[in-house]
Formats: sequence, structure tokens, C-alpha cells
Amino acid sequence: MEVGFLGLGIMGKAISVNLLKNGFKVTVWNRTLSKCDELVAHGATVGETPAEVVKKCKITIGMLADPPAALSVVFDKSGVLEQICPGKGYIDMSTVDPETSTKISQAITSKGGHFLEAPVSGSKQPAETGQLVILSAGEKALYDEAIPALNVIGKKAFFLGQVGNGAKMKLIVNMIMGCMMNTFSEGLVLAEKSGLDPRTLLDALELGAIANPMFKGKGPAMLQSTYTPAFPLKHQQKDLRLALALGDENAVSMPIAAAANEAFKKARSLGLGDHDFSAVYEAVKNPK
Ligand SMILES: NC(=O)C1=CN([C@@H]2O[C@H](COP(=O)(O)OP(=O)(O)OC[C@H]3O[C@@H](n4cnc5c(N)ncnc54)[C@H](OP(=O)(O)O)[C@@H]3O)[C@@H](O)[C@H]2O)C=CC1
Ligand SMILES: O=CC(=O)O
Repeated sequence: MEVGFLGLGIMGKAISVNLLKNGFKVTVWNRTLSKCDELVAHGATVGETPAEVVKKCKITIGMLADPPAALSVVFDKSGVLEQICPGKGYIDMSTVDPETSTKISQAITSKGGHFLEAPVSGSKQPAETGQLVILSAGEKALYDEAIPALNVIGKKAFFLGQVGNGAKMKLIVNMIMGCMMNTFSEGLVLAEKSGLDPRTLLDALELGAIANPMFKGKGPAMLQSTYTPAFPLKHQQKDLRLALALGDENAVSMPIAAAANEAFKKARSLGLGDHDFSAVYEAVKNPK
């Protein structure tokens, strides 16, 4: 099966390499074209533009930073729309809001193409090992056609119905994750300031009812102020912002998420946007 792939950031690169390792032919494109070189070394071919990739492949996957990026690769000159047509599918795995996804869906389907939104839960390592959780919605026929690729990319692919439902589910999951990371950071600071060893807090958490892979995986590095990006902090803040907008639309009061968003905004203002999202700990440590 030949698959196109647009966007070779942390996630796009990991997913593309995994597809290549599992026998898929992959044609890649990235805004900064030099990032395609590493993929070529793994056996990929390169398209000069998103349109060129779509022309070549029956199914093309996008994994872009945010709503403006997701829209740009579809609507701009030499974008996806120029070559999408009946028989071709576009799967957007970027984390975006339902409105962005719907706009893309309408444009693709109005040209006879097929569309699936499929944001993923899980970070760099699950992307490398095909252990993502895929939250898809849109055209069921495209979902069914893409199952061989989705099964390589993830450990579970949900199909959630109409376009927008995948985006909403992803934003809710990441709203919860951002709140957890913020409160975890507060707990580590409180342990330290009140005279406890935060490493003992990690041990106690790990043995109790709120143990989770995120605290276990991120905690020790946070205590060493190491924030090698797996999930960039700027994207976590984007997800909180978009989740809060979803809360506004639905009149859902979310004071915890609003407070977490402020902490992530503070971290961005400290220049930590490209660090791992666990760097919010630095903003919690230094709130001024
Ligand atoms: N990292 C993670 O753990 C996870 C991330 N996500 C989501 O997946 C998406 C990608 O994340 P990630 O790979 O970490 O992000 P990165 O920041 O590593 O990569 C972003 C990608 O988007 C491209 N891009 C940015 N702006 C534009 C633009 N205007 N036009 C075209 N391309 C653009 C970048 O191209 P260039 O190289 O040229 O800058 C790059 O390929 C995001 O929506 C994120 O929220 C979802 C699950 C986990
Ligand atoms: O969106 C980030 C993730 O880890 O999932």
C-alpha cells in the first residue's frame, strides 16, 4: 500500500518511519524540505509539494502543528485540494478544533475526495512503536480502506462518527492531560517547599490509585530540569486553548482547565514553548 505523508515533525517523522519499517511505500513532504532527507534514508520518496504527494498516492496523511498549518497544506497554492479527486482520501491526524476539521472535510468532499480526521493520543515513543490511540471520525469507507495503515500506526483505532467528534475527543483527552501535568507540577513544588523529598512523592504516587505512565515517565526528568521535547509545550497550550473554546461553545465551566492554560501560557512566555510540555513545572516553580 502506498501512503503519502505531509508533516515530518516529531510525530510525522516517527509515524512515517514506522510505516516504512512495516513495508508501506511512503511519499513524504515537509514545509522545511530538508527534513525529508532522513526519511529518504529509510526508503521514502519525496514530493515537492502536498499536491504532488496527493497526485501520487491514493491515501495521504497529514500531521501538522496546529489549525493554521493544517489549513495551509490543504488550501494554499500546491496544496492537497489541487489534486484531491474521487477515489483519493485525505486523513488529517493533526490536533485541531472541530471547525478546522469540518472546513477541511467540506473542501475535500466538495471535490469528490474522501476525508477522515484521525488525531492521535500518545507521544513520540508510541508513534515510533505503533502504539498510538487513533480517534477517527468522518467517512467510514475511508476508515475501512485505511485500516491496514491505521493498524500499524496505532494499538487501537476508534471510529467516532461524524467529522468533529475525533477532534473533540482528542481535545478533551488533552485537556485532562494538561490539567494533570499542571497539578503534578504543583505537587512536586509543594513537596519540595514543605521539606519533603519529591523523589519519595514519585514513589508514593507510583504505588497508589493515581499511578499513571505520565507521572512515572516524566517525573524523574522533571526533577532534573530535563525537558527534551516529546510533546512540545506550545502544542499542549494550543490544545488547552481549543478545549476551552469547546467549553465556551457548550457552556461548560472548566476552571481547572482555565488555570492550567494560564500556567502553560506562563511557561510559553518564559520561552519554554519548544520544550517538552512537562516544562510547565518551571512556570509553577517560578510563578512571578
Ligand atoms: N508530539 C506529541 O507527543 C503529539 C503531538 N500531537 C499533535 O500532532 C501534531 C504534530 O505534533 P508534533 O509532530 O509534535 O509537532 P512538531 O512541532 O514537531 O511538528 C510540526 C509540523 O508541522 C509543520 N508545520 C508547522 N507550521 C506549518 C505551516 N504553516 N505549513 C506547513 N507545515 C507546517 C512543521 O513543519 P516544519 O518542519 O517546516 O516546521 C512540522 O512538520 C500537533 O497537532 C500536535 O498537537 C498529537 C499527539 C502527540
Ligand atoms: O497529544 C499529545 C499526546 O501525548 O497524546
